[in-house]
Amino acid sequence: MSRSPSLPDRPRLDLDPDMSEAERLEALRQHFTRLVQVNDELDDRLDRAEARGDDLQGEVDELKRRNEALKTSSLYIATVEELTADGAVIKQHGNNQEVLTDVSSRLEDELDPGDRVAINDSFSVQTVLDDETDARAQAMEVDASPEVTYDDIGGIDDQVREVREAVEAPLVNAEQFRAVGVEPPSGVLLHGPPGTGKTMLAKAVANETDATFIKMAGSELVRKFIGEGARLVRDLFDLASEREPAVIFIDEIDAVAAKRTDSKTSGDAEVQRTMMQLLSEMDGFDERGEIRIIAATNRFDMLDEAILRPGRFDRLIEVPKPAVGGRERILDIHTDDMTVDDDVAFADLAEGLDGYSGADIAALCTEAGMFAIRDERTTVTRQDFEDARDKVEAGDEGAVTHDGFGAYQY
Ligand SMILES: Nc1ncnc2c1ncn2[C@@H]1O[C@H](COP(=O)(O)OP(=O)(O)OP(=O)(O)O)[C@@H](O)[C@H]1O
Repeated sequence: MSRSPSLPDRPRLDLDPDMSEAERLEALRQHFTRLVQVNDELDDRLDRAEARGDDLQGEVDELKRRNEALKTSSLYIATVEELTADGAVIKQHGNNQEVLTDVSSRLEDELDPGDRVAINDSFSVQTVLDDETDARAQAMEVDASPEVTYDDIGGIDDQVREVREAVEAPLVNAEQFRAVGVEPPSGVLLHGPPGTGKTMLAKAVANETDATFIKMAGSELVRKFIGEGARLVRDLFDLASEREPAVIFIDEIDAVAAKRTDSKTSGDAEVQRTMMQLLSEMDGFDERGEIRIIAATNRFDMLDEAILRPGRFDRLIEVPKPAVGGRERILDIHTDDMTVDDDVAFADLAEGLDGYSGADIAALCTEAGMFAIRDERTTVTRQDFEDARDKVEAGDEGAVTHDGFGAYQY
């Protein structure tokens, strides 16, 4: 920036006592003329300074506007790979594009290789993101020792057996599988209506095998920043490696693995990238140690066949709503800690609960208990169960998933 020239010297008036009147008058006139010149020059400078002030204010306004735009526009996620004298080498998540970008002096000291950053359309680093463990913690549920056991699950004994064979046996008898040369299934896909015990099953396997249970909802994987879904998938598998033996449970897998549609929105592309990352993690599964992967969906019909190929989710287990015997068992399980009157016959009750899922039956039992509590009784009666059933069935549609109520058709 050019420096402003120094101010003009203040004109001086030198009057000699020996001057004649005429000479004094002439000196005063010249002084006056210089004063007017200096004044004009200063006026001129003031005008220019004001114009420059206006220019600068314009620049400030423009920067403020751009700043606002940056704050409100979407940002992409990238990881800092290297810091060089020419700037930072960053790799954008999702498309893995590597870019060398300038780093503003504001962020220079904050940035380290490995940091996750948010970048704008011009790849300029806007902010350094929090530690990734935060993102992991938000998106994943990690339970070092879940408490659900196989005995807590009613009405789906065949499915429990199949899951044990496919998931538990390879974890417990890894050596034997290797010795015999049998490849255990890579991934198990549980499919069936909501509330039938799919999550319980995955938790019970983790419990029985002393494995860490790591749950991620498919909807979480697609709701994050662009590029974040694929990253979360990597994090998910990395975390499982750190914690092995581990059971990875991906709920609502249809959110990431739905059939391709014709629409080409960036959201779809993002979901595709997340699915590709998931598939590539599963394809590299052999090198992984004691990690088993279970996914679940209520929308089997929507799944992209790519995820069902051998080596991926190649063991499909349907988890249906319980039949009458199963419903009776689930009633037993969920009233285990309740004091139930002798007049309650679970076999009869179960007959009338056609179409109820395990979750519906659990809700029914709680509701029956609430009727007893409202009446200040300690024993739950047959009438309480009937009232509970009326309430559940008359209650908000959709809350009950049994036939004729929920929108779900399986
Ligand atoms: N087969 C079952 N036996 C006993 N309880 C069950 C059974 N199925 C569901 N429940 C009850 O319903 C609750 C929800 O079940 P769970 O989360 O396992 O269902 P889900 O099939 O994973 O459902 P969603 O598809 O909605 O995720 C359980 O915590 C349990 O109380």
